[in-house]
Amino acid sequence: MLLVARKALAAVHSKAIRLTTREVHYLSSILVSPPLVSLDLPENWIPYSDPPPLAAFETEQKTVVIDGKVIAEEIRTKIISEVGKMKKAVGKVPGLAVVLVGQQRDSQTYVRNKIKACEEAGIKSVLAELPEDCSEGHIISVLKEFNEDTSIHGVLVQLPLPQHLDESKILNMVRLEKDVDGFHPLNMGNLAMRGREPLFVSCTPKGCVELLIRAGVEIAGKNAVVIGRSNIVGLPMSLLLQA
Ligand SMILES: Nc1nc2c(c(=O)[nH]1)N[C@@H](CN(C=O)c1ccc(C(=O)N[C@@H](CCC(=O)O)C(=O)O)cc1)CN2
Repeated sequence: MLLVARKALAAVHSKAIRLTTREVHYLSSILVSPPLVSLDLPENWIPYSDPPPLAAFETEQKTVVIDGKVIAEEIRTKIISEVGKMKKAVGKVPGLAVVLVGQQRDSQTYVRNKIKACEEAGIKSVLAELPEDCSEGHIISVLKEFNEDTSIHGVLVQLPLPQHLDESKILNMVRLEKDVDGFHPLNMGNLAMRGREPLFVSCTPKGCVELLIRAGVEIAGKNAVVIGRSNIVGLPMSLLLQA
């Protein structure tokens, strides 16, 4: 992700901004990229405050390497605290279900990291590991269960899927309100349309925008080059940069 962010940063800004530690801390205390609509959180649950004004950081222009690890740590700390507050306030924690089909090493690693991140944040996670040769019907029945489970708020199907499976058909089965990857056509479509807001946006491009904003990069009005046009990164990245 750091590499993608670096590429994006280099592309949108020939010179970037060096922030003081105080400014970085100020920017990092909250999630600053555009908010996503909350789902079934009670009215008294206010996860984040207003984003900080960026104008204050636009004067000094120098090249800077964004430290994604530091920012990620700060966001994780904030999430741990928010989940803790939620548990105390309403006795519930968010729940994520992950569907992993087959034995691809990379996918196993990504999924393991997602589950570990959930554990560290106090988020419930459930992993459905299905065999490489499983049928579409089997995956769909697992997804239907997760769609109905009220303790599960987010469902993701780790990609790529084995070739014999129809990826679009399977991704369409994830309930819109639980589509944390933002791969459902309605979430993608709403991202592409002016004046509409998707419930979720694919995490890698969303993370890149978060890093850019936290680094004080004013995205509006800049020219950007996005290399690649995958549904997971390139396409949503280009749409987010136009927003
Ligand atoms: N259901 C999903 N499947 C897949 C996704 C996804 O977002 N949802 N993305 C990839 C796999 N993946 C996460 O699951 C993932 C892979 C790589 C990166 C990334 O940022 N890579 C950086 C390098 C990061 C580093 O090593 O420091 C890069 O390529 O520059 C993010 C997410 C496919 N499947």
